[in-house]
Amino acid sequence: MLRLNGVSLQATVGSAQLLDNISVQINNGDRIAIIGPSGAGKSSLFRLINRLTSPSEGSIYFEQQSITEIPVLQLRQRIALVPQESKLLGMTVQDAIAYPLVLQKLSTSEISSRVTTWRSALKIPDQWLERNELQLSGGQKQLVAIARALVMQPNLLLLDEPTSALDFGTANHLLEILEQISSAGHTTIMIISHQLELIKSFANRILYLESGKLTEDVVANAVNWQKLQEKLLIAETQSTQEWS
Ligand SMILES: Nc1ncnc2c1ncn2[C@@H]1O[C@H](COP(=O)(O)OP(=O)(O)OP(=O)(O)O)[C@@H](O)[C@H]1O
Repeated sequence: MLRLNGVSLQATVGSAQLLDNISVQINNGDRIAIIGPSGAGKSSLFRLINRLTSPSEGSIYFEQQSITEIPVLQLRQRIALVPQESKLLGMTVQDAIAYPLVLQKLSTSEISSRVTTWRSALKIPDQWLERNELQLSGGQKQLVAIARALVMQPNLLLLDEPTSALDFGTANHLLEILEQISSAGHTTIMIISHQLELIKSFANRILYLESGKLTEDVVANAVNWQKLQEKLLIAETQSTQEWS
């Protein structure tokens, strides 16, 4: 469904290579966890796939078509990105969740039905609906941003640390819902996460990024999670030292 051929990304400021010659194929129904230390290039990879930025080298194909040939709004309906820090653009929760469907000019009844379905799946309570983002916690905002992506029923869902601000119970519930969507065959899911304990029962495949390079692409069953956790800890300590 998604293919990256030798994709590199040059920094817009300075000369750093943020992503270096990445080639990978994502298959329909994959549940991919993208792991790697801070600054490895994980979010940059998502921005490339969603066309928020363009590769300095290489090409990206989505369902056999170069993503540059797909009108950008259409692409972002089929590939929905939930970034780490989502904004509700001054809207109430109710309006924010409905907004992508309003842009698609769907009927009022279809919009209302999809909003209700996903709101209830994610257990977003009625009391939040008239609030704006200043009246929500970080985790609540994260959940609303995920609902806003799910109502689009995208083919590919890119979630950048979706559980980082959620409590354990809510994070587990979210992963259950994502697993159901994935099992129903509707949506391929890629999740960036530092929380290996949470992600290990969800993912079927692990991509490990380090210094802009894809250094591992393994099926989840074959992963030694303890070793992976240790490797991540060492890499994170190193990257913190480089910054200090
Ligand atoms: N446009 C840009 N110009 C220059 N440097 C950039 C640009 N965008 C990101 N960077 C740098 O690129 C590197 C990769 O950033 P990115 O956000 O992709 O990392 P990440 O793996 O998602 O990190 P984290 O886990 O902390 O979110 C970082 O060092 C970041 O500071």
